[in-house]
Amino acid sequence: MSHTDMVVIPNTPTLVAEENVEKIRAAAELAAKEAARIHRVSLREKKEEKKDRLPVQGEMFETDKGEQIILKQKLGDGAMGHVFLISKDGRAMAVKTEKFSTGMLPMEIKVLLSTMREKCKHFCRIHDYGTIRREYNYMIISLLGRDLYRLRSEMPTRSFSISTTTKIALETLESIEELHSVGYLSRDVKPSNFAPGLRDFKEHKTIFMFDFGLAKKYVDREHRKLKSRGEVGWRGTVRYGSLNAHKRLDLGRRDDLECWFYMLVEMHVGELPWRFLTDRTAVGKAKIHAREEGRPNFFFKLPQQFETILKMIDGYAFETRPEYRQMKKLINEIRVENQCSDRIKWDWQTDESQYSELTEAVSVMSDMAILAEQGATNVTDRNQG
Ligand SMILES: Nc1ncnc2c1ncn2[C@@H]1O[C@H](COP(=O)(O)OP(=O)(O)OP(=O)(O)O)[C@@H](O)[C@H]1O
Repeated sequence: MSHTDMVVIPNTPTLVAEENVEKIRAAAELAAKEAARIHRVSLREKKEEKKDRLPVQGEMFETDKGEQIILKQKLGDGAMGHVFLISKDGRAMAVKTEKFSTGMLPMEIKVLLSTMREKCKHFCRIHDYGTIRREYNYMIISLLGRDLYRLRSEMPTRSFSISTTTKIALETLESIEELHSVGYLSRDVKPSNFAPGLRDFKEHKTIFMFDFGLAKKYVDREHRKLKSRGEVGWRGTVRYGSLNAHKRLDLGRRDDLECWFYMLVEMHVGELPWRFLTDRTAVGKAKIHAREEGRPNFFFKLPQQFETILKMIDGYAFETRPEYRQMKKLINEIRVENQCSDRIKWDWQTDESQYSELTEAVSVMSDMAILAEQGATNVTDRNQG
């Protein structure tokens, strides 16, 4: 067939082939675009990962409201972030920071917003919170004094008098009751998570609870108690953890009180029998021993009401509402028996007239020393909540 004879029919094999080439080219272009997009996303993610960081002392950041905050002195180093001293609206405050990816602060913020809504007495006011350029999260809270672990460690005897111990017992029990009343468990009750307020703000007679990184709601939206989830993994700090925590069981209100109890024994006696143990299983065994053969020794320096309190706590089931009021009564009984004055004077308090605790807010005891002594907060499986 001559050239002139050729009939051009649409969709001849030649044309179909050309169409295919077009399709293939378009698909290749699309694939290349997609690969470039994925590459850009992963580059951005890598960049963001790099940006994920903790702020440092001296740094300044701007809040969403356009307020400039300078991170002055570092007040503490937690397992998850740093706490700095700042000045806001002419008042000294604390700002807790964590890396953007850590994600523990949102829970702390929720807890503090709840306690503030219910006008709870033993919790910091939350003044602001936010995220800086996906690098770190922050929350601005009221400034407290040195925590109870530091204060006890700085006592010559490394212990508190019966008057200070029982007053702390009443204040901290009230704070735990308040936390439970807004529907949360702490799951990390320990001396380094409590601190007195500052005299400069007329809050020095109140003990505040802080650090809600491990907090968990124990009621649902309708305020119905959640059922135990059985074995869920270790939560808390080894030294103060409850027997149930050692069994890796789901924790309830009773467990916060068991931690509180160990904390009080340590404060008054100056030490716990398992102070030198770090192995979690060995510490668990020592806690059982203190209730059995070791009982006389464990309670030797303590008023008999302590035995009653531990018996009450040990008798509670997961859902039991602890008898806060009955425990307060027992502690007040100790105060009467020991003629403790109603006028609070903490063991750490020096001459009131010339003492400003603001300048004392930073401890001489390093955070590393505290972590080494009592063990850091330990979560084995954060995903399980
Ligand atoms: N409001 C505050 N005022 C003064 N100091 C504070 C305040 N909040 C925290 N700190 C200090 O910062 C330290 C670390 O704070 P926090 O315990 O909240 O952090 P964390 O990372 O959760 O620590 P942890 O290792 O105990 O889990 C505290 O031990 C305390 O010394």
